[in-house]
Amino acid sequence: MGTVVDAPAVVAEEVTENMLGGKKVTVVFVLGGPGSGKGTQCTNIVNHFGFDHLSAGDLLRAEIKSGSENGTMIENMIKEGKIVPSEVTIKLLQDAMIKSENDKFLIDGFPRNEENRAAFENVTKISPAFVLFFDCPEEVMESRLLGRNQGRVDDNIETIKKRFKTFVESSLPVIEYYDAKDKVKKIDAAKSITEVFEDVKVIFAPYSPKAPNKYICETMTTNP
Ligand SMILES: Nc1ncnc2c1ncn2[C@@H]1O[C@H](COP(=O)(O)OP(=O)(O)O)[C@@H](O)[C@H]1O
Ligand SMILES: Nc1ccn([C@@H]2O[C@H](COP(=O)(O)OP(=O)(O)O)[C@@H](O)[C@H]2O)c(=O)n1
Ligand SMILES: [Mg+2]
Repeated sequence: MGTVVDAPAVVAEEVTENMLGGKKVTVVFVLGGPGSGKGTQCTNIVNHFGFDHLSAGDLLRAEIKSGSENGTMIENMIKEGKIVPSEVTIKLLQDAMIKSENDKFLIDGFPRNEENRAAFENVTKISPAFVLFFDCPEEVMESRLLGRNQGRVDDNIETIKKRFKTFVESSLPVIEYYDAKDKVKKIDAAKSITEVFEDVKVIFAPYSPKAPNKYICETMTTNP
């Protein structure tokens, strides 16, 4: 008769440490349709919880501006609401994480399709602590995008419709993939910016708030 071995208390995936360039990192994927408020709330999270914010879209737009050899291809994909090949986006994200002195990252707008997800996992071996999902009706997102006024080539109604189609067809399955692993924290993103952040704060409560400003600490000790 074979020896009965107790099942391990913790599954392998949970004990995997996310190492990158010699440091242990925490990654949160921030997902949601175009205009759901990902960037807006990431700014709030950075200010309150000391994460670094890496927006895949911002990194791709910076790559276009830098005159990179991939610039024209990236610009055409963005204008069409299509998803840029993973190798390009992953390299930008990886470089940014290695360059950063931080070890906690909000990765905004990535992974946007199955290819993004699988390639990131294979290349970096990093799995997210959780996925923050901003759930928002299309009509709300559409009116926000049309009012965004950042001069983006993709904030026009024709491209917006294509982006919504890409989101439903390619990005929602990624959210479903993580949901099946119980990793998705869903937020009602149709509420006001302040109300949405109240819900976000509850989710990030386990992460220590940013250390107080050094100047304020010194002032407090020298001027009681
Ligand atoms: N909860 C909200 N209510 C109203 N407007 C919002 C809200 N969140 C973001 N916005 C606005 O909607 C637009 C899109 O927000 P943004 O954070 O850029 O979304 P995303 O990164 O998901 O595309 C911006 O003009 C932003 O100021
Ligand atoms: N992982 C990603 C993220 C963005 N992108 C491209 O960049 C565009 C803008 O992304 P974004 O995240 O800045 O857009 P929003 O959802 O913030 O409005 C997308 O529509 C894609 O064309 C991509 O190809 N791959
Ligand atoms: Mg954004």
